[in-house]
Amino acid sequence: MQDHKDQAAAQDLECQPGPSFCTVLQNITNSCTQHHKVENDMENYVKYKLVGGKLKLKKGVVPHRFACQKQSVEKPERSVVKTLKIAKLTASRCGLRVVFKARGLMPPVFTPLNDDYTINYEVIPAYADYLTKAGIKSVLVGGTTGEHMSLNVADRKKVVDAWVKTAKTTGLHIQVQVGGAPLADVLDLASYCEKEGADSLLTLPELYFRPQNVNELVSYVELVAKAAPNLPVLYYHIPSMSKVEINMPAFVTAATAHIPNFKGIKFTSNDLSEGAQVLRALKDDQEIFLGADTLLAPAALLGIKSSIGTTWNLFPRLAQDILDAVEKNDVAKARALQEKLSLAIEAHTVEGAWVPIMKAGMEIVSGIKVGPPSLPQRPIAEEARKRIEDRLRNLRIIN
Ligand SMILES: CC(=O)N[C@@H]([C@@H](O)[C@H](O)[C@H](O)CO)[C@@H](O)CC(=O)C(=O)O
Repeated sequence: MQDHKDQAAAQDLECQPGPSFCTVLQNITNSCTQHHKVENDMENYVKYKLVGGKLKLKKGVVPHRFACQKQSVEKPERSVVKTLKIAKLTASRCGLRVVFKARGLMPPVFTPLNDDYTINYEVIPAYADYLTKAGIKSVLVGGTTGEHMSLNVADRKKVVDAWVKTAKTTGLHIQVQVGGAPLADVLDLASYCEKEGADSLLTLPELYFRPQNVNELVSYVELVAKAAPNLPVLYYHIPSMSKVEINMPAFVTAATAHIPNFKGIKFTSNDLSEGAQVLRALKDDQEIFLGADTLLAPAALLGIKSSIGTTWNLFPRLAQDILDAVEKNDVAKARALQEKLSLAIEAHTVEGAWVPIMKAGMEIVSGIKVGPPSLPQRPIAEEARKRIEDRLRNLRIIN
């Protein structure tokens, strides 16, 4: 620190927020590249700029305050607690404290509706208990399965509230998908989720003025991430619906470099080769969630062990058994279980569109009343529901 003399105990450093300016040093002390000219500090220049690594303050300089900042009249308090608080505040401004721990199976929950298409909030606590008892630790609210693209913002917020409330007793990690609306609403939803206690966010891309390249997509996700800077934010790659077909390994690399709270992607694609490339591009604190239920076993063999799939609502234990078999290198078992799951899915898909058939299947398998799909989608006919039930019985999935 040659430009600034050691002044006093560490203060609330007033640096521009952002990872390019602030650096956490030795875990609890702070520096600022606006003030700290690393080129004038040969030891740090070699370690940080040339070799790569953490900046270390020179001996006797810790903690300190920069000369260009306001002087405090009172003698600064020199307590460890205060120093830690300052480090936390500064790190949070820099986005360095955002941690994302959700892993494994994350069912994208249905939005339960009454027969008149109003939202059936009363069912949500029992739904959360059902998933928790099946070993589920996290859920996605507002995804394709949750049909939030068909709901208004006020209803979306109320559904978020209901799920966040269940987390108080279940401990579920609540991830919320905030995309699929005009940007102003997406940003409003993102900051609402942060304020109301959601645990992480997922966002679709802009769906009308679609991004044409990696930079445009990064800049959209960055806007969402800035609206909820303390939450982990993931990108929802689902080209079959969004029609945004941008190379995901390139996007992940650029997003990681530009967005401090960017923590991974939901990868709804059958292209496991691209998925494996994404996995390689991610850092340890980021995750890829597969969104292709019939490929759970092969994806897990490639190292993609987390997944957001509609059918984890219906068959959470079967899906977990597949992941466990892969973990134990029991390939034959993983394959047999994947076959069973795929047949159970096909028992539905012959009867119509994804969400209507899966809502019917959810009621058959779990007894949770998720009701009809949101308009403009329509429920399947009673005879189709009966056929699904018969097929699941023949597969011995239900009694
Ligand atoms: C379009 C769609 O609903 N995709 C499903 C998958 O579960 C997919 O339907 C399934 O893998 C087809 O086998 C998930 O990706 C759902 C999902 O993540 C979501 O509801 O947001």
